[in-house]
Amino acid sequence: MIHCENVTKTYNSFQALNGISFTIEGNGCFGFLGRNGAGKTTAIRMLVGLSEPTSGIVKVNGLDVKKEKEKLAETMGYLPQHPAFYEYMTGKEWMQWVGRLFRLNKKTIEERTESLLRDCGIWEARDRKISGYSGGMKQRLGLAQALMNRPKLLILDEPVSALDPVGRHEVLKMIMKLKDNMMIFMSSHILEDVEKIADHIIMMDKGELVLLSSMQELKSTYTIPVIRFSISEEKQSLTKVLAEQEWVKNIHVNIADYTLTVNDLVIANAKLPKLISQSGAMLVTYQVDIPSLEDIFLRKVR
Ligand SMILES: Nc1ncnc2c1ncn2[C@@H]1O[C@H](COP(=O)(O)OP(=O)(O)OP(=O)(O)O)[C@@H](O)[C@H]1O
Repeated sequence: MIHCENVTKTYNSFQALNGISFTIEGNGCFGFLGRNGAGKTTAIRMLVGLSEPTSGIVKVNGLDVKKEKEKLAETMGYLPQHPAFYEYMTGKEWMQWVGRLFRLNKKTIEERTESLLRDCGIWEARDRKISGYSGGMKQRLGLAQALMNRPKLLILDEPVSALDPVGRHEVLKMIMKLKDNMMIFMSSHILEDVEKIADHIIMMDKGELVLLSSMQELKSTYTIPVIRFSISEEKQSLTKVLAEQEWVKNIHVNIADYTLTVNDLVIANAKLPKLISQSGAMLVTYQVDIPSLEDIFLRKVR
């Protein structure tokens, strides 16, 4: 669906993308992450045909974004970071206008307008001018518009950052439903949300691709659980016993404070308290840390 080969983008003398290569396919949600200025919007603008690579190849759904720009829109939906509308139109008029741009027939336009505006929570406000919509409503209208042509690929640039918690929850729920039938390529700074809905992660830093991984792989590679506990007094016998356990990957002891990296949290939680009590030590604190997507992100871009 998306194929980038050695893609660079230079603005005057500044290199915003520095030779990016990746290929992704299949349905599901791809979380596109990176710090401010990492190059996400630059890459997204290229994928949707709004900008051209300085060098390299970008193909979307088999179409070269440089040579086959017009055809791109047929299979793709795009919600920009700051969607713009003809604000004198009502939400319904806007959707109908978008439908006509896609040359859909009148009946299809009517049906899709109603179902999309309902799904996006705009139906009640369909006859109000867009100029009177809140930021969140405009974002949801932008999402409805991006779905008008039933795309195979939906590109969302920061779709939830302008929304309040309720709006965010609703849009995320929609994305969850949609991702079974299309590829969703979504940039976001809200890593907690991405962690909930993404099946794959693509991470950029300083114009370069630093990670492309399925969420599952990412979790098994990076989210190694750590148990921190402290006991009332130092017990060398406990340290020795723990070092012999096959579920303990790594052990760090600072007098009576222990940090264990474990390869099976369930077994560790079942066995560790017993071993501590058998050693005669008294447990003072016990805490399990599982690195979040945010921890992994910070580790990767620092
Ligand atoms: N038209 C432009 N002219 C000059 N420099 C640009 C232009 N567009 C982007 N840049 C620069 O390219 C770099 C990448 O910008 P881009 O907007 O792609 O980052 P981003 O990852 O989307 O950031 P953010 O998360 O803040 O939206 C930044 O340093 C930016 O200043």
